[in-house]
Amino acid sequence: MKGIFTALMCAFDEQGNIHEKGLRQLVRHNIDVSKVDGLYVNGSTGENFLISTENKKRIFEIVKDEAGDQVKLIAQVGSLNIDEAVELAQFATDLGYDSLSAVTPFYYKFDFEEIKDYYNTIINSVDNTMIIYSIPALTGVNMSLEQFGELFENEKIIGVKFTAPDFYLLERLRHAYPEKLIYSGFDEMLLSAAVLNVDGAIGSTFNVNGARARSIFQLAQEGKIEEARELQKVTNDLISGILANGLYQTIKEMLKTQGVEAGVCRKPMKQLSADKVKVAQELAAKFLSK
Ligand SMILES: CC(=O)N[C@H](C=O)[C@@H](O)[C@H](O)[C@H](O)CO
Ligand SMILES: CC(=O)C(=O)O
Repeated sequence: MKGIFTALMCAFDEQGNIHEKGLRQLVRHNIDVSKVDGLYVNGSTGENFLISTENKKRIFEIVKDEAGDQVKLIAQVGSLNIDEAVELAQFATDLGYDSLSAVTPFYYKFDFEEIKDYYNTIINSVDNTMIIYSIPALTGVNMSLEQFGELFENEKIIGVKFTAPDFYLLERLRHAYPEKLIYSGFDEMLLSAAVLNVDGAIGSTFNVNGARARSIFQLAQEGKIEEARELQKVTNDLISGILANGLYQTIKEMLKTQGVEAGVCRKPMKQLSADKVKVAQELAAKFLSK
């Protein structure tokens, strides 16, 4: 379960329905072209919080059907509706997903006891493992070293997807829980996290930049920091361009230049203007090989 995991996008058509052919192409592109180690399905990047339970299940099915056992698969099942989270956890487990993940419950200001109960409720309902998805900038949930430790007491909770710029906490976690899996979540900080010996990374930009991300991670593990830094610089020139133009929309437009029918983002996300589509195409021409 170590290495580079793409936070998989989902292709949607103009009506907001799943574009199955495009989703299958996305899976193939990540496996065959970017050669990533795994896919993180129905995360933020998959627009998970914008879609129905039925669509979430359909995406889990299509991705498993297309990927088979070629790469590791993590199913993000977190939801404010805990019954939905449990239902999805069972569904993905039955399909053969290698692990589950759940975002910390957000919007209401849940206290730690409630967060702990949420994780234990989901994971104790299925025969699978769980990776905590911590992304404080979007959820408002900041957990301490001790609180991560309390969650990790459940042996089925095997790791965390750490999407935060707090390298002090990351180092403390790495040191305190050497046996747990820690995945870096901010692609623009991949090298810095790799230097702290994380086990892998899960990111949205790997949909287009997976090969470079793999190299950064591998070079860092080999101690070739100078080379890794050069690649992180190129990567961050790309990511700066993507973030300035609209994160998920721009990645989808870039994928289209690679022959992947990535579709559009679902409302309330907006569609790119013609000018921005052009910017995305220019980024692809500059940073992606044909
Ligand atoms: C909210 C979101 O998409 N986060 C991703 C992973 O956690 C990242 O891969 C970022 O998209 C990426 O690092 C760009 O900031
Ligand atoms: C990692 C990320 O972007 C996701 O949750 O999909």
